[in-house]
Amino acid sequence: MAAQKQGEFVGSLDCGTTSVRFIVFDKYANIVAQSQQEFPQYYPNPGWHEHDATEIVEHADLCIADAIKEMVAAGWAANSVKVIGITNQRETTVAWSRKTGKPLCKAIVWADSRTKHTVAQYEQKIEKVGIQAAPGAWVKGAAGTGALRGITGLPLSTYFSAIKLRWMLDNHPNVAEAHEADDLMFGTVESWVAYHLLGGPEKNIHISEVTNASRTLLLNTTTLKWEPSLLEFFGLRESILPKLVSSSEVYGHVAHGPLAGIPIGGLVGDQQGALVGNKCLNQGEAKCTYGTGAFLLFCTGEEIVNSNHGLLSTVAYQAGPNAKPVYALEGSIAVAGSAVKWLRDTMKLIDSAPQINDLAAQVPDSGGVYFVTAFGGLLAPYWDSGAGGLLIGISQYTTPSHIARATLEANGYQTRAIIESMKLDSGTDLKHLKVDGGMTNGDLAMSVLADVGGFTVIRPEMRESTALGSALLAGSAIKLFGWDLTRPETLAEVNTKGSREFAPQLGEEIREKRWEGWQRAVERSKGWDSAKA
Ligand SMILES: Nc1ncnc2c1ncn2[C@@H]1O[C@H](COP(=O)(O)OP(=O)(O)O)[C@@H](O)[C@H]1O
Ligand SMILES: O=P(O)(O)OC[C@H](O)CO
Repeated sequence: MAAQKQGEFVGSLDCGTTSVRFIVFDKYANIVAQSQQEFPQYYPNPGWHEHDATEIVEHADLCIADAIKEMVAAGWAANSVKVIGITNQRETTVAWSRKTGKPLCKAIVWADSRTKHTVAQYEQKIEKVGIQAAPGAWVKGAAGTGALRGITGLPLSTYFSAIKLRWMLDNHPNVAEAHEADDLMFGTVESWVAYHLLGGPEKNIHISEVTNASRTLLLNTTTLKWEPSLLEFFGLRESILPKLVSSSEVYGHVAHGPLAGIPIGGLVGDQQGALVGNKCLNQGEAKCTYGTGAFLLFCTGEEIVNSNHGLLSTVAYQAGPNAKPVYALEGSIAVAGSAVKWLRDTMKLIDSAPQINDLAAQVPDSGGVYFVTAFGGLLAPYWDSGAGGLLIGISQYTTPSHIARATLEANGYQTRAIIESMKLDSGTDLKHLKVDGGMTNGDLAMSVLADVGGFTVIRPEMRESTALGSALLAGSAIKLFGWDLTRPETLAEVNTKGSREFAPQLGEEIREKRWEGWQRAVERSKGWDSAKA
């Protein structure tokens, strides 16, 4: 056997909603090796979406082993990976036991909407009791909701982790008992995966990274500390919380498998990871990732911009324990690729996700059909947990092709709604949007997005931006290749292979008429499930 070449690479473990992948990058962001594994999704009741947290880490271990095998088969020495980063689906809530290191119940996934009643309960609490905006200063009603937004950047919603954790405590007696006995460890997915890779119950390393923590409703995004008044508000003990860490530092070393002994140097929520991977590091730069859901992040630099138009203020990244945090405005759409998956798995209109593009290409437009994909209510900028999924404008003329097209168009309309809000909040109009994620593999999906949204879509050739973001943060932590996130010029050679642009082709008048149709459809969808709204 020929001698193995010694390489210098960075690995990224991307724990998404539907799959886990491990990618090995070189210094230019060329992919050296990769492996991807889908893992089971559980939908036990309407609106429920769960993961088995153990399956997530099992699939992560498998992906790492497969990718490293591929790298070695390509002639590289096994120790060519110098550091790894982890990026992950955000908000998904895991509760596990300190004693056993095992999950105490299924993880509640970010898109799960079972907690509508918990949200209503805490809305009432803000109304009646109020929230402690500063020591001794209680504010109620709209001022209370405003204070919550001011501290966390978030509204009360089924989307965020504290609400999901509260539901677990109220509905799983074993979780409540562990809470009482100080045996409960709470974490979002990066916290759980890092705990596992860093040695599990033997080492007990319980950390949470700030971009992920900024999605819990428990982090003060200005101080980057857990907020005691919010712990009290949600009835949570401090002992369950992980230690907060930055997005780029050495947290420890991998404890098992082919990467044993390699440092973990980056942790970041996947959407913030994609922002970094797209090198949107300066104020005014934005990207949208179209995976299971779609997430548009607009970098606001070192300033927290509070939204008055339904967007979230979130931590974009913190390039080291002493670095100043960078913030973003975010518009989150719950359903994007998952509607394509629904057409494939449940409605059987297509055999594979890419086929939606072929089916939609058979018609020039949606034939007047609108699909408000409110499978579990609507997130930004509408924030209506009672909105109902709606297909409207159907007639004898409607074919599966029209429905496929309306599904792709729904992305464009929802993206435009977010961009309009961003314009109002930041005063910046986005004429170009960098995109990535599974849905952006379809060329027609991209043309439809540009036409409906009225902006130019820029799609990079190498669009594993989420994984690349965590790789950049990990590399930066040990200054691999001279990378340093605080000096963006050190990343100039990364992912420069080019991109494809999709400019809008549709006339302005038709676009505006259809936009008006979308807005009417959304109005009909809102508040549908009024009992739960
Ligand atoms: N060619 C395609 N056209 C449209 N949608 C696609 C295509 N390929 C994959 N998808 C959709 O993209 C989603 C997967 O994207 P991905 O970025 O891997 O998601 P996640 O990170 O949320 O798990 C799936 O929901 C799938 O339906
Ligand atoms: O797994 P994705 O790519 O759909 O991303 C999920 C988001 O992080 C949820 O907020």
